[in-house]
Amino acid sequence: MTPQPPSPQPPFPHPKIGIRPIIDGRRRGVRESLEDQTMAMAERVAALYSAELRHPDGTPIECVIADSTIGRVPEAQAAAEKFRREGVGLTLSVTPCWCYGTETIDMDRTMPHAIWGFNGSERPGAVYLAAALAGHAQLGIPAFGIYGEHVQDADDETIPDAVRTQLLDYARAGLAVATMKGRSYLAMGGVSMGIAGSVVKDEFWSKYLGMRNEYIDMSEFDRRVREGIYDPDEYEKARSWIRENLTQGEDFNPAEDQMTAQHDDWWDYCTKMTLIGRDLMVGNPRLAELGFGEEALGHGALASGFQGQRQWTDGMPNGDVMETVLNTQFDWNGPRPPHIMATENDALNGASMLFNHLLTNKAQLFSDVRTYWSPEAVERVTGHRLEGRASGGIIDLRNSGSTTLDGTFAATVDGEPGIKHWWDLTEDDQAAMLGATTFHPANVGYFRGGGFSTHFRSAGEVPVTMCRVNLVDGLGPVMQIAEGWTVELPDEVATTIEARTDRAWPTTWFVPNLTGEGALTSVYDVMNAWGANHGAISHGHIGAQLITLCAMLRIPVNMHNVAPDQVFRPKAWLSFGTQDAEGADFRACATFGPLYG
Ligand SMILES: C[C@H](O)[C@@H](O)[C@@H](O)C(=O)CO
Ligand SMILES: [Mn+2]
Repeated sequence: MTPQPPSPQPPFPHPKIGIRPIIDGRRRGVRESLEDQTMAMAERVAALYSAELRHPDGTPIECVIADSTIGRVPEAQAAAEKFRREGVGLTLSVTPCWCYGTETIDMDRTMPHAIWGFNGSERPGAVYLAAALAGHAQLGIPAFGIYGEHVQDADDETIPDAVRTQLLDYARAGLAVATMKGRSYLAMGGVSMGIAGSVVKDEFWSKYLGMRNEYIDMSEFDRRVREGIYDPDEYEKARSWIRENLTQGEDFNPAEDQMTAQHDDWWDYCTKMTLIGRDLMVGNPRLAELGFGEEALGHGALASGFQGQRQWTDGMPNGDVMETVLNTQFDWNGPRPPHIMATENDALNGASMLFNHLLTNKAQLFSDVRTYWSPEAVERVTGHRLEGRASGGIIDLRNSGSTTLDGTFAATVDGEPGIKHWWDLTEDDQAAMLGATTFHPANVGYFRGGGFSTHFRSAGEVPVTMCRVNLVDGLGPVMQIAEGWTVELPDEVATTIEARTDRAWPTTWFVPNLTGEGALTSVYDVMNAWGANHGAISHGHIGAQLITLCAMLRIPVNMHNVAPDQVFRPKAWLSFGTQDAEGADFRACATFGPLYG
């Protein structure tokens, strides 16, 4: 077959942050006296963003500062045109002084906006902040307001800590919004076992996230295996790495059901599925050189889901090795960004994983919110009385076979178990994660076609955040969030509990932080209130950042355990009620509607 021209890889330029220095337009003294201070504010924030923030692939964030300070409408228009040319996906306006609100605010309805009004008294920046945000509210373009608590002198060039936090949290969430725009969710297969989240609702992805939905039939995997539509050289490298590094554990199936003779073929097939799954998501120029120009393009997917069950897994090796390796931050080529892939094509859990990933640039766990274990039940079944952080009960997070190896928390972050950014992973981190994991022949009762499932026990005492986007008819998407901690159980207790479900699957014992109110009154209440069978689990307590992102996307939050003073939403939300933040969130999201709706 004659080699085809290399397929053009879709251009996915990273979104940039536009910075708008706003100034009092009065010349003959006022404006001139403020030019340096105003532009210096913009430059300081640009330096902060470039130093602190990265895209998921590790490249630093790029800021675009308007060519001039913005004092009148034409200067605002010129800035908007420059930002359009430069690929700006969110903007931040900064000012130390009074300016003319509706003449200078950013009017773009399709991207996030924030304004930092310097708390100074010589040329009051805060009063512009209030005026401009009033304009945003009246126009239905909600914007975030950032205002330091203590008055600063005009020549004070520091960024107060609380202002710094809000500047960074706004930017992280805004970059997530901008990164999702135009990319796709790739459904590999259809609805898995009637799981509602597997019913891909394109209006959610399109109107709320600005993303498109792509679909392939699972038979595409088998076609590509049969026709050799993968890189044979990389396959050999991947096969060797997988054989050497992925430890096969005990076959828990009854002896008469064990298919030992097929294990070798399963490893080879699962390795090919992993290469193919990645190529389907993000493409692979090597395929064009091999004569597969169309397949080389991929589907521009920022996230995907693999149906697996049933049909495919009834006759073919399951997708657990593929899902595990792709969601992990390293493979045979070394450390790399994770490829977000949802089990059972649960697209809503995939979206939840994607939100977490874009806010943290880290791998995410996909878990079933499998079982609530009361202290009484654990004692009855195992004889062990839960204690310490687990004394109120635990939630067994256990996907039906796969999850990122980063979920072992075997990498140490500042000496503590956790998930590192992929660009910080060491050989030792990778070895520790691999060493903590065993791959077991899949439960043939569930997975008649075989394959392997991933087992490890997550390290305890790790701060984590579980979230989930749910869809409700007439309401739309709604987000629930539970920050908490992982715990460890004595080995025999853990084994007894695991054996009640499946010892081949990954174990993460989760204890949510309780507030004593509503769905966060008890651990049982969290389980009882969870909106679906899956959750997306991130390292760290990122609930506040998720709340900010959801407000940008107009997705209300029906449950969270973030301290009220950490909640950062657009100023206009306060106009929907200052005594009832949860209700105000719902009312604001309903009023403004989806960002791309
Ligand atoms: C093996 C079983 O079908 C599991 O996959 C099932 O319990 C689920 O994970 C449902 O989300
Ligand atoms: Mn599941």
